[in-house]
Amino acid sequence: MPPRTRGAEPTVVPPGTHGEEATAELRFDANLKWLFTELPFEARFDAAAAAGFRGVEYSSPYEYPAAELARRLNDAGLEQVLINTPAGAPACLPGRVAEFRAGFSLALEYAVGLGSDFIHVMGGRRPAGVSRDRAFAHFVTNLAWAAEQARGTGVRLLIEAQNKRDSPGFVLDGQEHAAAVVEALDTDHVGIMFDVYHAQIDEGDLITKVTALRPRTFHYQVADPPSRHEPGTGEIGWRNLFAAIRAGGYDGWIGCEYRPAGETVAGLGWIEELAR
Ligand SMILES: O=C(O)[C@@H](O)C(=O)CO
Ligand SMILES: [Mg+2]
Repeated sequence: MPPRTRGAEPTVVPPGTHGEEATAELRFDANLKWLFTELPFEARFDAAAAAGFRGVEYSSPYEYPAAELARRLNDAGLEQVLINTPAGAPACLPGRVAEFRAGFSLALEYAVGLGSDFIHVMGGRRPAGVSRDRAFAHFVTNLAWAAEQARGTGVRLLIEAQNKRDSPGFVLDGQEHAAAVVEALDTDHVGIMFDVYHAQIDEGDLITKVTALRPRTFHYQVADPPSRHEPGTGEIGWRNLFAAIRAGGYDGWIGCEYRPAGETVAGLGWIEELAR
């Protein structure tokens, strides 16, 4: 992100925060699948660091040896925040348990090798002919197995609800549904990835949800609907939303998972403008 000159603190205290002190500085990481696409993937690490980011996330590290990615992270002085489980075998697919397990084991190997904070265990879309309940039951069973594998590794797991317009038939129905799954698992290393873009499209009521689900939220991702460009290009009231996240004392990362409207670095001004 651009140099951290502190801007004015937000003056609006959102409803539901009861005036708790909003002191935490929000930390943004660059999603290298979405940002810096002007450059080949290998060059995005240095570009992100040069733009001021200290952390990165990307869905798929699997095209590269973990040692090579670890070297790039280290050379650029970046932390790995998040990787996804391999796209081919999401957790909700009946009859693909062996594939899910192999994919998760590979993800865990990479996450440990990269020092990644999180693995996003992708829920996926229910295939035609598979009922909601069946897909959901598979998702929960696979996730519980994955949580057992991750225990003691220091890698935490995330689940994400995706909007039904972009991802029809997605196995999770929204943020509260994701929270209920996390609660039922009753473990401290599985949490919500609250993707603000998806939540706004299907649900709205963002400040209330961010505030209520704060204890179960390990990570946020941001993009502005309808275009999925930078915050400030669409319909969300970002100053108040960021103030609500800050007011809850959140000290984790916020992933920039958006498609830049123009050149990536030229579009980063929203951080100072809306989040400081
Ligand atoms: O929101 C998204 O699209 C991502 O976070 C993702 O992981 C894609 O499955
Ligand atoms: Mg997301």
